[in-house]
Amino acid sequence: MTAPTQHPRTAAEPAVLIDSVRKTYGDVHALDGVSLTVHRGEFFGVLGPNGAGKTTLIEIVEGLRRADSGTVRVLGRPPWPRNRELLPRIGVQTQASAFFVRLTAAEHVETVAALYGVGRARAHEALDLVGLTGKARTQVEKLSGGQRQRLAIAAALAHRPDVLFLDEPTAALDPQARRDLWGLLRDLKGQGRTIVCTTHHIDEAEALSDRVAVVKDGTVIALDAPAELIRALGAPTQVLVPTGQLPPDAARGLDGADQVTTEGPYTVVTTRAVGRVLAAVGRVAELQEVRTRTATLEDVYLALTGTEYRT
Ligand SMILES: Nc1ncnc2c1ncn2[C@@H]1O[C@H](COP(=O)(O)OP(=O)(O)OP(=O)(O)O)[C@@H](O)[C@H]1O
Repeated sequence: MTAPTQHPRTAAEPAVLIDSVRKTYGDVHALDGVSLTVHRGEFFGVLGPNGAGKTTLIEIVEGLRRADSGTVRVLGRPPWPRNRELLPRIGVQTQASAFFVRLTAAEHVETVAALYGVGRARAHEALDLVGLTGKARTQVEKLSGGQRQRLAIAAALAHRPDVLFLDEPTAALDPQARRDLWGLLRDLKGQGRTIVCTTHHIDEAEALSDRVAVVKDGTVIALDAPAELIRALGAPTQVLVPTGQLPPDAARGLDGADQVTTEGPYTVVTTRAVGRVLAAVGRVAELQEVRTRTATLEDVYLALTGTEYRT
């Protein structure tokens, strides 16, 4: 499949621009002044606890809901009221409930593609891209969960949109199927597509996103590259050494050790001076048996939201 068509008039426009967007449902402030920009070609992750406002935000951007106030532009155009010029340029991953389950995989994508005025050849190209050509003649209801997720992406892609919106694309997939789908999503980004992805899998957001926004109580509480968010957290590093080589009492005397605990067969040294600790550990232990553990985006997420993350 070829890269999305660049439209010269709007090539410099950000993919998505959201400025001071508010939305209430009765007394509930679902969005309380959200502003963010998604750049062209970016993989943008949207994280947040249940009820944070993610779906409301994405549906406003997709043109499915109207904001109470604020400005939204997608590829330079307002998505509301339903913008017919914009529709062919965005792709929305449908949920399983929107499948034509009695059709074959190929017929499903052909049907969705036809709604966009796109022919069979492109539908089959999209099936091929997601690795489902071998299942083209299989009825949708006989596909596995992972195959259905890929089918949903194929249906969203057949008309070659510039911007792709994904909602929990790897929900309920086994680890191998998730990794396979990550590969596909990286390929799509590599072709220049902009991808906006809500997910409850923080490892996924960390692995795939150029930047992530963390939404809580209707506001964006953090927005940056995962590595920057992790750096800003300033979390210590943990150095794990086999207890036989470094007993806890000896570890407490190490230069740079802030805290010492044990975890299974390991002595765990928590430090903000990892270089000094590793140098000291290297004098008493075999370094190839030593592991280090740094903060992840999940640590950042938990620190920011103060919630246990539930999938
Ligand atoms: N149609 C609606 N009518 C009334 N309240 C709504 C409606 N849709 C969402 N809400 C409320 O708005 C807030 C934000 O909901 P939203 O679905 O946008 O959150 P979310 O971050 O997508 O949550 P989840 O992760 O659970 O999908 C919640 O308090 C929710 O109960």
